[in-house]
Amino acid sequence: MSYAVKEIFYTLQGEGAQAGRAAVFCRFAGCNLWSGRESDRAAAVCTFCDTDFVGTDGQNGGKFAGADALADAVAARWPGGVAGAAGRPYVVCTGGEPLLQLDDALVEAFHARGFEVAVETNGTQPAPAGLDWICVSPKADAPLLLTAGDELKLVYPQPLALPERFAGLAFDHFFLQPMDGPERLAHTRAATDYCMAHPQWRLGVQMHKIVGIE
Ligand SMILES: C[S@@+](CC[C@H](N)C(=O)[O-])C[C@H]1O[C@@H](n2cnc3c(N)ncnc32)[C@H](O)[C@@H]1O
Ligand SMILES: Nc1nc2[nH]cc(C(=O)O)c2c(=O)[nH]1
Ligand code: SF4
Ligand SMILES: [Mg+2]
Repeated sequence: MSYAVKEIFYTLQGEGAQAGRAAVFCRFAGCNLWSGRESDRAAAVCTFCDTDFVGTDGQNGGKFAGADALADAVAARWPGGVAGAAGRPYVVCTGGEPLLQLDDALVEAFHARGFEVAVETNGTQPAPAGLDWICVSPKADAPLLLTAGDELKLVYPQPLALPERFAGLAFDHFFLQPMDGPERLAHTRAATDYCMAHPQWRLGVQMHKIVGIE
């Protein structure tokens, strides 16, 4: 299997329960809920995306012929290399929608290099076995297939995806992440109020945007 990757970069996880942890991000190209073209945004299933996932032209991006080639490119971003690393190497597979491409062979290739493997997904696709961390971020107009995982991270507000709809699912952590855009401050206030009224939920701000990293 070959893989189309927009970009690979080393940063800190900025979101959710693992926020602050060093990680290599592997951003796969393409998504099933939006073409990525601005002209299509208003008519897309997911309309609020903050990410460019089109093509393979980002930093360290490209088309990778197989799992070993991609896992090597990811391992090359870990500072000092993955062999004997202090601090468990961590790869976050995102996109676009990573579960359109991430398969058993790639999870195995990451594990063989010592990585813990995380995924950021919209939850509409089945996940390969063996993932170490599954973050599902449901979208109002998309069918939710993945109803269990490590964290559920709901972008808030989505009037047709109220938190109540997801509160009973089998996740260990429940986050509301304020929707970024021109109304970010109002969304942050609303998410704060919701979490204070419903303590099952935690507020998750996008830390990387505050500290100014990727
Ligand atoms: C770009 S998506 C890629 C992974 C996957 N397609 C998904 O939607 O979960 C990564 C994360 O950013 C969140 N996100 C996207 N646009 C956002 C925005 N405008 N404000 C806050 N979070 C956003 C998504 O919900 C998801 O949790
Ligand atoms: N630092 C950082 N943390 C992130 N967590 C989830 C991200 C994503 O785009 O999937 C993201 C991202 O783009 N950057
Ligand atoms: S599902 Fe994820 S990658 Fe796709 S458009 Fe929505 S936020 Fe962006
Ligand atoms: Mg992002």
